[in-house]
Amino acid sequence: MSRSLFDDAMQRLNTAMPYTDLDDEIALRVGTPKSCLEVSVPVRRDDGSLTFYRGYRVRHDNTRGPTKGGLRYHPSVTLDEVKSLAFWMTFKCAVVGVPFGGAKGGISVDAKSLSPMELERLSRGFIRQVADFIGPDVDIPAPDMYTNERIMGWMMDEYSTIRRQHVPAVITGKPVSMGGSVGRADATGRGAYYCIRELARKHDQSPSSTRIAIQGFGNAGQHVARLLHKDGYRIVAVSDSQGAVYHPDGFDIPSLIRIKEKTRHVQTVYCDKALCTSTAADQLTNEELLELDVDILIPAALENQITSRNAQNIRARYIVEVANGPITSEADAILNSRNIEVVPDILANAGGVTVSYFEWLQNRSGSYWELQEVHRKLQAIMAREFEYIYDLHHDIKTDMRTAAYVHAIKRLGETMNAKGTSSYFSNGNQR
Ligand SMILES: NC(=O)C1=CN([C@@H]2O[C@H](COP(=O)(O)OP(=O)(O)OC[C@H]3O[C@@H](n4cnc5c(N)ncnc54)[C@H](O)[C@@H]3O)[C@@H](O)[C@H]2O)C=CC1
Ligand SMILES: O=C(O)CCC(=O)C(=O)O
Repeated sequence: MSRSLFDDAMQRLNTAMPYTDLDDEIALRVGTPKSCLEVSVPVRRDDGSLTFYRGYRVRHDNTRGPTKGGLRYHPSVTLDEVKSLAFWMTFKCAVVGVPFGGAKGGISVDAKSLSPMELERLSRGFIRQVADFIGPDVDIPAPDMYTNERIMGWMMDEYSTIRRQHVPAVITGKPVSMGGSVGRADATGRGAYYCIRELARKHDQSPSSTRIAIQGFGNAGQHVARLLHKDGYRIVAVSDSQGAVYHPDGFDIPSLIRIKEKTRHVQTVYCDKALCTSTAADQLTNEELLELDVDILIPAALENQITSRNAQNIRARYIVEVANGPITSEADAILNSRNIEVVPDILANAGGVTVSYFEWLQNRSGSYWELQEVHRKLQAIMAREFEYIYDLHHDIKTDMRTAAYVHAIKRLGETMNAKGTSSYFSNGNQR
């Protein structure tokens, strides 16, 4: 029987534990989510019929603060997936040192099949079902795959209606006009971009000689592509759920983003010579994109894209995980043995939750920041944590993912020790 996504996520923590002096009980503590809510959301369709959608919210761990994490709308959303995403949030928040625990939510739905009115009814209906489970000091949702600032705005508005008061800090990633933070929209891609700049510096990799392939051209994928392209990196392949396009000279990313917005598919670029520096692009499958001969591969879509089936065929020198969980633990072992360096999701995509924290702070204080301040603070956090994890992985002679988990679990353990709630004391097995 194949291992669940959650078990696979736990494997990463179990690998990291021996590199700490923490009691093994800590791994047991975070081996089970604090609480899981499963709801059924009735939605009146535009044609008058009624459809029920299954939704979830999982609060994984609140040791370091209120739980935090996005909401995903996708047909493949399951409790196991949401539990895993919530687990990763706990470690991600600890990696960047923001005072939150981890949570995640989702609805099993093909968002593209709903009209805007149906989407609004679903989003408001979901909040009515989970209102007692969330709150600005308890659990704070945000956007993830196939959700966006408009949906976050509806949700904050619904929650405020239920509570009979204005509660902007209950949701982050809202429109700026509703208390959202400037700079949240591109924060995930920007955080990854700062990591890539650090990585390139470590390896003396110049932008113009660096070829990059990006799987997934949504919020996160588009922004990281835009920022890298602006610096002169060559984005030679991108994809969405319909397939990939490849051009050895690299794409003009602003034009590609316009095409994607207009036609909804990157493969429309196939015959459009104006978008490439010379000839038209090649069409590829998503699987082929992953195996391209590039310097940096950026998975920015779904989990489990690089597995024991294709890890042997990956030709990139570096992988920067903008998606959550795109590499399985079995594939990790293969990539490590082939010296392919992976910047792990809990570091690489932490820019989103970091700016969500900034948004929450602004909502709580009622004082709003300039864009430059958001960028400066995000850059400082991403560069600091990248540097720490990079040095740690050399010091303890392991991969960057394990080093990131060691860093995060130490921060969690420190808080547990400070609370004195149980036996989070050193057992002396420092390595
Ligand atoms: N939005 C955020 O702030 C954050 C997002 N992430 C992660 O980044 C990843 C992408 O999220 P977003 O960009 O926000 O979602 P999005 O909904 O804006 O975009 C998703 C993109 O992935 C593509 N896609 C879907 N299925 C695919 C497949 N099978 N193969 C290739 N492409 C496929 C879609 O066509 C779309 O271009 C997810 O793993 C998410 O959890 C992580 C941290 C924060
Ligand atoms: O912005 C947030 O609070 C969470 C973003 C998220 O869901 C993630 O980092 O995977």
